[in-house]
Amino acid sequence: MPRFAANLSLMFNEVPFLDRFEAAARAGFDAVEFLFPYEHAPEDIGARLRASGLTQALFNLPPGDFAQGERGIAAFPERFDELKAGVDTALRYAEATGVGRLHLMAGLAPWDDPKAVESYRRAVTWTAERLAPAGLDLVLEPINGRNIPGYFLNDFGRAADLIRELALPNLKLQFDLYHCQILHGDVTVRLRDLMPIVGHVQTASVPERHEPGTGEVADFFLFDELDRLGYRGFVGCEYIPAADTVAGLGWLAAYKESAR
Ligand SMILES: O=C(O)C(=O)CO
Repeated sequence: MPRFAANLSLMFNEVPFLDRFEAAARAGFDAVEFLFPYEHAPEDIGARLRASGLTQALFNLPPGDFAQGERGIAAFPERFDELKAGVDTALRYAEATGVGRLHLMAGLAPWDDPKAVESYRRAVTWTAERLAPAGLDLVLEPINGRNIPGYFLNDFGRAADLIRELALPNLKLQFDLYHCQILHGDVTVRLRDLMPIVGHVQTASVPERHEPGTGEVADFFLFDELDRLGYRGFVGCEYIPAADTVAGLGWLAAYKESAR
């Protein structure tokens, strides 16, 4: 059975961020992920993880001004120095949390703008090489244009081509089953094809982005498929609970029961 990580940016919003670690552990998770830790000190995050006995599965590198609508800066050549400083910041949080992988958001830019393409390649290469000595993977995630209109990396094939072409040992794909279904469909075959380069997986129901098992996709089949494909990483639960987080965890109990 895959190892599920609660996404603390979307789940357990009933309590303040730092209290979500304990809430996730109490609900039966042994791993967590979140979008960004940067509003809190690294040592505070590390302390909450240790106190709750949780593993940090993933978080994102600094994305620019998220509150103002930015969704990454890797595609902007003029932001390269800021990106490099952000990587150093993230490394401090990586050390405090023991996380094994970081996600680099691309930004809002046309995918066929040669300047954005060049900037993105340079940022990805530089970041992966900077993370490697710390034993960290860098993951890239294609995101659908309904959730983030105008997002640069909005195609699984393009992401896979870039990862295969750069051939950096710690550069991998973040395969969000939800984004894949919305962008392309044919999720199982794509998983089979891309599994050699997958570094992290995320899940949510389609189309509402709620609890797995409540939408158009057979999510439990995909979880079983991850096992069949030998995936040993985490599956981040990046979904918006339909109501109360804990009350909505029936899907996890049901899946655990079916996987016995
Ligand atoms: O928006 C998403 O799906 C993300 O995972 C951003 O990191």
